[in-house]
Amino acid sequence: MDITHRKAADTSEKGRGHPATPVIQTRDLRMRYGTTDVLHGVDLRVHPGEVVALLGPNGAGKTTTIEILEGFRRRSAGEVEVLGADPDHGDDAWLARIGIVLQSWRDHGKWRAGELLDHLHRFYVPFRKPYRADELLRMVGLADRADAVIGTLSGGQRRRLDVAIGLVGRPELLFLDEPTVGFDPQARRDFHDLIQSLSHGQDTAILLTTHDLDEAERLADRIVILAGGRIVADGTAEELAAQVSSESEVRYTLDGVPHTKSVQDATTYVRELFAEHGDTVGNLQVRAVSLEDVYVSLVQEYESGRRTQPPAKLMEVAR
Ligand SMILES: Nc1ncnc2c1ncn2[C@@H]1O[C@H](COP(=O)(O)OP(=O)(O)OP(=O)(O)O)[C@@H](O)[C@H]1O
Repeated sequence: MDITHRKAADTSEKGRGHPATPVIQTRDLRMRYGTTDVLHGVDLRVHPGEVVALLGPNGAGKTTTIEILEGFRRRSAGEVEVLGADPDHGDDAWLARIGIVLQSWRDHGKWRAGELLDHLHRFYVPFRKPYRADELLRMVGLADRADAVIGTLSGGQRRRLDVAIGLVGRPELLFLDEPTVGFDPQARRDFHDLIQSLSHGQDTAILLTTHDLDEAERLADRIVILAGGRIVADGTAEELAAQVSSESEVRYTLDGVPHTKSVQDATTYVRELFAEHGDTVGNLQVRAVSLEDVYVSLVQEYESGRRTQPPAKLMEVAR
């Protein structure tokens, strides 16, 4: 995974300096279960059309954060605004503007896939122009499964149906909690295309959690890393990489003998390498620091106590 292969630069207007009102805004969000604090003051902003990936180790507080934003869970303290309202007091009209794809499957096992989507369609009609069941099933690659009893769908097909359920009301804001768990590679690719069309074509803001760093890198305009209930990094993948290392790794052979070199400027190094050694250079590979390298490094910094919050520059943006 090479962070030089990123989303197109047209996403740069989203997020930073975005003039529009954020669709999600939290300030000093805190959560305590019993006597255990799991969120320690989370400041998060998401803007219209922005895709933000919330990453972090197991138990970091990602699902808790998302559930608070969805209005499923009451926070212990702090300010939260989602689509202009406090999620604790969101009404049906507010809820209809939000799409939710939960981590756990909600059991409608005896329903048929198309029937369930038709049923949900009716909830949205007073508020929005929802997708029809057939449109949704086509979007998630289940066009031929409309009459299938949900209990008979495979795990990956159920997950696709979960995604369809989240999209029924053409949401302005979509929450995706580990959306592609169980997807086969083609389904994953189709899903990524779908998310990109929602974000670019319809200005849907998306907050997703995932443990798939390749997915985060491919889809997200901005990456937020949560560790131990705190945001420890917030920025584009390039910005996060720059905090960890500005070096690339160049691998090659000279007369068949392997060499590896870490360099600041790979282009200049490679140019000079060929000028000096010409055709004897073989098997050239240039690898920038990967998001996985960045993630592991930032989380390790946090766990060793060297990092407790994102750099000041990024904190300013969140205010
Ligand atoms: N209902 C609950 N009651 C008590 N503790 C909870 C509850 N839900 C979550 N927790 C605890 O809160 C912490 C954060 O959990 P959360 O599910 O938000 O993490 P996560 O980042 O989504 O993890 P994962 O990557 O494993 O899904 C964990 O320590 C978890 O055990």
